[in-house]
Amino acid sequence: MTSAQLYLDGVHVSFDGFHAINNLSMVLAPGEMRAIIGPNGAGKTTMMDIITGKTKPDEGDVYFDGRHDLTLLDETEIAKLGIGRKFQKPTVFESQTIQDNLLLALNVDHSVRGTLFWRGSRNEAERIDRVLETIRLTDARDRLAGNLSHGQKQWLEIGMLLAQDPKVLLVDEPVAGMTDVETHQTAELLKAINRDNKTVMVVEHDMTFVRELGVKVTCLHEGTVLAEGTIDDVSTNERVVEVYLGR
Ligand SMILES: Nc1ncnc2c1ncn2[C@@H]1O[C@H](COP(=O)(O)OP(=O)(O)OP(=O)(O)O)[C@@H](O)[C@H]1O
Repeated sequence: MTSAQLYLDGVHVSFDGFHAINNLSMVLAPGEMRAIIGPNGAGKTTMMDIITGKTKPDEGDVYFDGRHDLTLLDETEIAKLGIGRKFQKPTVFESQTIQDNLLLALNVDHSVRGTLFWRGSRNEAERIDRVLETIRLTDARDRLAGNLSHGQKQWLEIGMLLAQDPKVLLVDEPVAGMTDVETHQTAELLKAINRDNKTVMVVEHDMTFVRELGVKVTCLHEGTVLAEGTIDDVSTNERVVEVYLGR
């Protein structure tokens, strides 16, 4: 546990008697990227809700960096520890430029108005330049976010997470609705972020994308781990084929 970045052990959550998470245990090492797959209702979103403090487990251990008991912290405290989450739908500020979206993300404690009139310190400007480069939107920095394609909005939102320099990124279905080219570019983007020493947990149904990530895969089913291993191990696992892939 002490060497794990994220450590879940024997976690249970029920909603009105329904066991959404059922003895779930999983360990992510620092700097690891993990893909999470599984049928609808498997508990993928609920697991992210537990890690980010939105949902509290009824039982079980959830630790970050081997020493922070996440079950005792609220969502803001967990975000401040360095766990960032990207939801499925992009929620960028459409009427602001890409650069200002990143500035806003960098200064979450400032008011929107205060941030827009403030041009940022050199350090912060450099960080924004780096993020723009990573998400490949440097040339579009002065464009309004509302004019970006769906894929670019998703990248901008990933950039908004990166601006806060998290240790862990939780990413929910990033390529839903993307073109094949955008899907490929998103795999490249997440790999680059992971190479930059960030731990990444990505939930995704698109198996071509998951294969392209080339990382360990965990398949959830009925709130627990059904299979874990390489994409080849997991995608040929009889139970995984039965409950998920073969449908
Ligand atoms: N707040 C809630 N109240 C009641 N039931 C809930 C609540 N949140 C989740 N559930 C139930 O828990 C189960 C797990 O849901 P969850 O959204 O975590 O699954 P998922 O794997 O993310 O599915 P999907 O792939 O459809 O996003 C589902 O049966 C869902 O209906």
